[in-house]
Amino acid sequence: MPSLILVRHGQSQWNLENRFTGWWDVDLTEKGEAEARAAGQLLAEKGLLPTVAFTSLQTRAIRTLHLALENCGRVWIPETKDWRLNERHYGGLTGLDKAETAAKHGADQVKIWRRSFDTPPPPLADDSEFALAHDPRYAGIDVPAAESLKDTIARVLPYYENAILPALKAGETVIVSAHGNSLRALVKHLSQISDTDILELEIPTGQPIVYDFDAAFQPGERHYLKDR
Ligand SMILES: O=C(O)[C@@H](CO)OP(=O)(O)O
Repeated sequence: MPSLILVRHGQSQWNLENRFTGWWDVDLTEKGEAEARAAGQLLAEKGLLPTVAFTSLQTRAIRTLHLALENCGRVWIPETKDWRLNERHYGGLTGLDKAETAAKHGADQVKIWRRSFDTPPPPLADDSEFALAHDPRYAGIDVPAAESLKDTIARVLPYYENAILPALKAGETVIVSAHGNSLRALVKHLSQISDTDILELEIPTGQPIVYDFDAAFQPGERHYLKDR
């Protein structure tokens, strides 16, 4: 039966610095690279070898995918990159220090911005140093000014239905290397988590999550590959 493997990228430079990241393109730290390699080694150890891969347009997820695939002998599988798997856009919070922002606006407000279902962060100004409208990778794409989790779901889910699910239906072992909130969007759907409960869901870096699908292509319980 087909399996879906979800991996959040390893620690990024701004995870380490505790800064709001979103669509800003930061690389992995050395620890993040090690986490990605370990994810690949775990796939090899458990004999769960991906046959097709999907990732975002962001370096940290792409490099996590590549390091993981190198470490399970699968660099050769087909891979598709799509902006719909990008991290949720952090709007005007992009680049700010999370602790300083909590000190300024209160921890409760920051939790709402970080984890609520439908409250987007404040929008990013067009002239911000973090604006991406002219980044060639987003040519032809309407880059959002900010996204809530609900907005993120609105682009992740159709991509899942139109690109990822067909691969699962074709019997592939699919790996998706993406981000904390684009994966929260997917897990919310696959594990049928309510709009309220999703507030508490955290996805750890570099830790493969697996869904095995049944004959009707319904996902089973999600589990961490390390626990299997
Ligand atoms: O900064 C971000 O883009 C995300 C993921 O690292 O952070 P958060 O945990 O606030 O969703």
